[in-house]
Amino acid sequence: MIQVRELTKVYGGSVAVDRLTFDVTPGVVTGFLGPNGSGKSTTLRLMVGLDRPSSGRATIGGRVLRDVDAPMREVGVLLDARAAPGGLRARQHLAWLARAGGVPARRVDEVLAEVGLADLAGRRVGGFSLGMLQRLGIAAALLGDPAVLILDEPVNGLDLDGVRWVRGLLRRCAAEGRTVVVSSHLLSEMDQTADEVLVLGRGRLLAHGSVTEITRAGAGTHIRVASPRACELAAALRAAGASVTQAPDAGGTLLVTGMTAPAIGDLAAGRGLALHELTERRATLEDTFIELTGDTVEYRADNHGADNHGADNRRADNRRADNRRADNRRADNHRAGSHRGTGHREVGRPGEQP
Ligand SMILES: Nc1ncnc2c1ncn2[C@@H]1O[C@H](COP(=O)(O)OP(=O)(O)OP(=O)(O)O)[C@@H](O)[C@H]1O
Repeated sequence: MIQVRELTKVYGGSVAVDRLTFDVTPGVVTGFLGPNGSGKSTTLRLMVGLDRPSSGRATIGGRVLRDVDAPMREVGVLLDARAAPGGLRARQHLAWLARAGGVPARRVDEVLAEVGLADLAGRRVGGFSLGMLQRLGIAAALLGDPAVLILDEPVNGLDLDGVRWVRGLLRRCAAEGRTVVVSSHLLSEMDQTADEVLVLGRGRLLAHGSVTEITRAGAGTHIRVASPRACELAAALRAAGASVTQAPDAGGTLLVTGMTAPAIGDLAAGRGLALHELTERRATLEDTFIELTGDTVEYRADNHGADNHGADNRRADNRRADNRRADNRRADNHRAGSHRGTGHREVGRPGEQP
C-alpha cells in the first residue's frame, strides 16, 4: 500500500505538486494521468525518495523509502529508461544493479528473459533503441522481485507488440497482488491499462477512481435524438425537465441529458413525433480528461489561441524544464545508478482536494 498525504513540492516559487492525498492499493494497476508538466514524474520521484517533499509525506508499506535498507527488493522503479549507461552491456548493467541492491545474481538472466532481451544480453546499451531501453529499464525494476512497481511512461517508444507486452506484464503483476503504479500522458493507454486512475493537473489531484467512475462523474452520458420535428420535440423534452442542445455536427439532431433513452422514446411516441435516431453516447475517458484538465494544460501550441508573447514564454519554460529534467537525471544517476531499484476508491472532483 502506498500512502500519500498532503504531498507538496515547490521549486523556486512554483508549485509542482500541490497537497496530493491518495492511497494506492495492491492488486490493481493504478495509472497517473495528466498533461505535460502536471506533476506526474515529480510525484513518482517523491514517492520513491529521489526528491524530498517541501511538505507532506509519501510512504510505501508504512515507511519512507529513503529509510529502507534494501529498497530494490521492496520497490521496482523505472523513471527514465534513457538514463542507462551506454558503455555497459545489458547483462553487466543489470549485474551491477543487482550487486548494489543485494539481489541474487541469478535474477539477471531471469529478468532478461522475462522482458525478451535474453538474446541481447551481451550487447552494449548505447546501441539500444528506445523500445529496448524501456524493456531494460523494466528488467531493472523487476530485479528485486518487488511487491511494488512504479513505472514512469513505460510504453514510450514501444511498438504495438511492446505496448501489449507491457500491458500484460502490468496486469500479471497486479494479479499476483503487487502494487502497480504507471504514469502516462496517453489517455488511450490509461484507458486500456489502468483499473484505477489519478488525474493530475498543475500538481493537483483532479479525480481519482476507476475509469468508469471518472467518466460517469465527469462528462457523463447524453442521448442523441434526431427527429423531423426537432423543435417541437426539444420543447417537449425541456418541459419534461431534460436539458437539450443542438448537436454541432447535424441540424435537427439534439443532444439530451437528464432523461433516459426509453423515457425520450416514450415521450416522443406519446406526442406522435417520429424519431430517426435515438442513441446513448457514453463519455469516454478522453472527453472527461479534457473537461477535467482543460484549464490546467501548461503547454499548448500557438494555434490554440495563445498570443506570441505567451507562447515565447512557454517555449522558454519548456527549455528550462528540459534542462531541469536533465539535471534531475544526472542527480539520480549520481545517487542511485541509472535505475534506482528501490521497488480505494473515491472520485475527487476539481476543487475537492483537501
Ligand atoms: N527540478 C526541477 N526544478 C524546477 N522545476 C521543476 C523540476 N522538476 C519539475 N519541475 C516543474 O514541475 C512541474 C511538474 O513537472 P513534472 O515533470 O513532474 O510533470 P509531468 O506531469 O511528469 O510532465 P511530462 O508529462 O511532461 O513528463 C513542471 O512545471 C516542471 O517544469
